[in-house]
Amino acid sequence: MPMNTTPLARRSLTSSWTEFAKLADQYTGLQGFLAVHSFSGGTSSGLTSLLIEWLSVDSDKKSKLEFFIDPAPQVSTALVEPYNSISTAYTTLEHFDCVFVVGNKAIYDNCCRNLDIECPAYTNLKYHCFPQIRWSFEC
Ligand SMILES: Nc1nc2c(ncn2[C@@H]2O[C@H](COP(=O)(O)OP(=O)(O)OP(=O)(O)O)[C@@H](O)[C@H]2O)c(=O)[nH]1
Repeated sequence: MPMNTTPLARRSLTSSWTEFAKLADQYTGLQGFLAVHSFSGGTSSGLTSLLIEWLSVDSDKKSKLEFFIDPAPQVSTALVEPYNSISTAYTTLEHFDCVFVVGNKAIYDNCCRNLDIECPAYTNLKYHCFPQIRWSFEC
């Protein structure tokens, strides 16, 4: 674990990791892992980076696929999003085998232009991006 994590973060992440590893151990034919997260939120970028580093040490041979939400100014919530994205990019590119980008700007524009939704909310964006992730695995 990185030196700069606080004792509280260390304790709670270690216990989550233990539960996660126990669950993964129960499957005999486990093929790999799928991470769906935002690239730019503090928790979603930092926590994913940390977990994928642990996962690479623990399950190096299993496939690791990533779907990440690329931030867009239209629906961003924090100024630090570009900074978080750059930090996460280094870790995720190193550890994931295959990365799929879900562009918030593209989904937002699609909602405005093609579906006539004046000011798309997260529910509208979710409705358009999660079925695509699911379908890409069902095909
Ligand atoms: N498409 C889509 N994007 C989302 C949704 N929720 C959040 N986002 C985007 O994800 C990015 C980060 O969102 P946050 O909710 O702040 O992520 P977080 O990991 O909880 O961040 P912290 O609160 O800093 O820990 C922003 O660019 C949001 O626009 C969603 O439901 N759908």
